[in-house]
Amino acid sequence: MKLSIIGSGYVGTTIAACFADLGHDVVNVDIDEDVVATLNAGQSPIHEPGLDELVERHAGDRLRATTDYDAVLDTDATFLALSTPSDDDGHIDLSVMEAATKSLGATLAEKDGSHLVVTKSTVIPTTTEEVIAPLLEEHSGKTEGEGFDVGMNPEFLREGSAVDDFLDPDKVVLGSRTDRGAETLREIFDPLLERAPEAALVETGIREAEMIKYANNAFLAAKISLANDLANVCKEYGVDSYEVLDAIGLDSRIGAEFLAAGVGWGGSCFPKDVAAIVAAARDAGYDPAMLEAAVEVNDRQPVRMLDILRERVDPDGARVAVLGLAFKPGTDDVRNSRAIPLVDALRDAGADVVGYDPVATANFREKFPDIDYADSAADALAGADAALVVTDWDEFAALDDEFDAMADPVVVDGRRIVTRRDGIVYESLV
Ligand SMILES: NC(=O)C1=CN([C@@H]2O[C@H](COP(=O)(O)OP(=O)(O)OC[C@H]3O[C@@H](n4cnc5c(N)ncnc54)[C@H](O)[C@@H]3O)[C@@H](O)[C@H]2O)C=CC1
Ligand SMILES: O=C(O)[C@H]1O[C@H](OP(=O)(O)OP(=O)(O)OC[C@H]2O[C@@H](n3ccc(=O)[nH]c3=O)[C@H](O)[C@@H]2O)[C@H](O)[C@@H](O)[C@@H]1O
Repeated sequence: MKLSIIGSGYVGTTIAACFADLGHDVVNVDIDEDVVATLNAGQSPIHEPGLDELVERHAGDRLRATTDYDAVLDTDATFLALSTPSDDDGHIDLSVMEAATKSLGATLAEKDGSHLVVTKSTVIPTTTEEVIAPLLEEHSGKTEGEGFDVGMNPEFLREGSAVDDFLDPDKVVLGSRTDRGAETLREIFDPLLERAPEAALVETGIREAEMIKYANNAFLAAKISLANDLANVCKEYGVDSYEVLDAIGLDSRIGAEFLAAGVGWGGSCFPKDVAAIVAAARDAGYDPAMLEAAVEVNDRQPVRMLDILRERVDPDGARVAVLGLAFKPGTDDVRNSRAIPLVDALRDAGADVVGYDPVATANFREKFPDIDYADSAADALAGADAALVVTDWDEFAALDDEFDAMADPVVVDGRRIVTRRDGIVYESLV
């Protein structure tokens, strides 16, 4: 089939390259000329394992990019893969989605025959039906269900394993409200379901599809917060939280994944999506107590980490190494990284901070241009009065002699990865 993808960021680029690999003809439409030029040169504008190979393989053939919305006219369906950030009070900010939807609507005015518009972005239930469809109607002059259909297909890929997650999903969720929309969606996803026969197919309504995405992220974030809450209790009683969490994970009703306790969840999605669904629930008159608690526990973990540090070292005037600046290993993304509240609090307390990350230093420097940065964990540790381990990069698990160069070998481990040994004062957050 012929597909157009509006937005070529993490999600748009990944799904475009993967759809091309599945045999579809794909065009990416993005307002960023650099992104478009990079894709057309056969390179991925974002760093994801396996994505460069797919883009290189299909660019100029089944995959191309343009800034011109008219490219949509020659396609059967369009995916909206645009950012949906939080505004200041946690609500979803739809301004980027709305701008792109207006451009798409104006373009579809020229389209002969029907078209399917699929929301790929994470949006609050009712957005596709009550914001996107009306905007498309207004700007195309067509009627939903006649001139075009709308659908919703949430995305569950993770940064760092985006291609594998998309091509080998646990489930594919297709939301629609017309038979024609449902059929076109199935046709688009048939090659994926053939390649990944284990994947469950969930065909549902549009607002259910929208909510499944939030429920998925909120559940995972809350699962980590519950693990952290339990781990904090374990610590009070001198109980090894990892032994406890590993054991409960063996119960198939609980499951072993997303039980890694520590300094908490960050990234571009969990914080914004939990905030958005909490804000939407409150707007509707419901207080989602469990989700609010999940956020509270998450916000507390960095504070607890500093409290543990303070029991050993006064941060005022101390040189503190922060190991790990990315929100998780395998990425240079620092959005909502747990290192951000930690570095803020350390600086407020008068500490002299030195940060190190294998790949995320440049992005972190944009937020904190005034702290020191080291080129290696060893350099960060040399002469430091304390070290905080914030991201679970493998290389931090291998640290050993490097701790001997610290002025005061106090290590507060926020991810339970440092190997305890004689000669260091080891404190685990959980
Ligand atoms: N990043 C992730 O791992 C995941 C993200 N999501 C959701 O997918 C959506 C997209 O997220 P990302 O790909 O991370 O966003 P992103 O910010 O990486 O990419 C958005 C792209 O849209 C382009 N754009 C902005 N305005 C435009 C317009 N008017 N017309 C055409 N292009 C325009 C930008 O230049 C940018 O390349 C969000 O709703 C997010 O919550 C869902 C699952 C995973
Ligand atoms: O909506 C999204 O954008 C995506 O959000 C997450 O993916 P991502 O943010 O890339 O990363 P995760 O691997 O889920 O990690 C999120 C955060 O949780 C933390 N985490 C994860 C697992 C765990 O056991 N403990 C824990 O603290 C990580 O360190 C990280 O800060 C979801 O896992 C994806 O399914 C979803 O599509």
